[in-house]
This record gives sequence, C-alpha cells and structure tokens, in this order.
Amino acid sequence: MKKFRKIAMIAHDGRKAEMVGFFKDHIDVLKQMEIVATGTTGSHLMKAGLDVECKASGPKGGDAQIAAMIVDGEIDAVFFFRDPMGKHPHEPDVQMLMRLCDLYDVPLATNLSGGHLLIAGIQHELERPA
Ligand SMILES: O=C(CO)COP(=O)(O)O
Repeated sequence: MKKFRKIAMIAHDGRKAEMVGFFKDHIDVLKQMEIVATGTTGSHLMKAGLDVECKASGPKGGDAQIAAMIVDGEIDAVFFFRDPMGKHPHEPDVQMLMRLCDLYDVPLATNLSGGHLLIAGIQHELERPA
C-alpha cells in the first residue's frame, strides 16, 4: 500500500457544499496531508479551515493541471465529487483525469460514500506503524 502525502480535492458546483461538509468531517485526517484543489473548490476549502494549493478553476484547466500532477506521480489519492446531472464544458478534461487515475492506479472517489471509504483507508494507512 502506498503512503498518502498529497491528495487532490475537486467538486462540481452541485457537489461543493457536500465537499465542504466532507472536508470538515475529516479535517483531522486531511490536515496530515498536503491538499491540492481546483480553483473554486480550493477557495471554499480554505474558508473551511486548511491551507490548500489552488490550481486554475476546472473549466479553465484545473482538472488538466491536476491530471498532469498524477502523471508526475505527485498525487496519492483523488476526491472528485462529480455532479452527474450537470453539463460541463470541460468534460474531456474530467474524463482525462479519471482515465489517468486508472492508468497510474491512483485511488479515486467520485461521490460522498466513496469518499468516506477512501478516507477510512487513508487513515488506516497513516496510523499503521512504519
Ligand atoms: O469543474 C470542476 C471539476 O471538473 C471544479 O472546478 P472548480 O473547483 O474551479 O469549480
């Protein structure tokens, strides 16, 4: 199992409130890692209490920037709360990011329940003796 040092957090507009609630629920685990986020998601998360590295907004290339970090081996897990009912001009970037998670075997949670499970797995790893 890999160690979790840096994670990405992304939420479509219809899922941002959920992401902020998730962030607050798990802040004790999340504060042990570096967090990178797409622009608007990141600004919401910073207001909720932790330092977050903010990339461009999703429609302006933020997903693509995080995808490039995945290729470079910089991201250990991705929380991407997607809105399946929304239409997104940058859908190709979203697909690319998810494809690269699969290609590089980076764990990806695309909804709240998956997010809770992934956090539980990360917490377990962080607490395991080295
Ligand atoms: O569009 C997004 C993900 O595809 C999210 O981008 P923002 O966090 O900038 O809203």
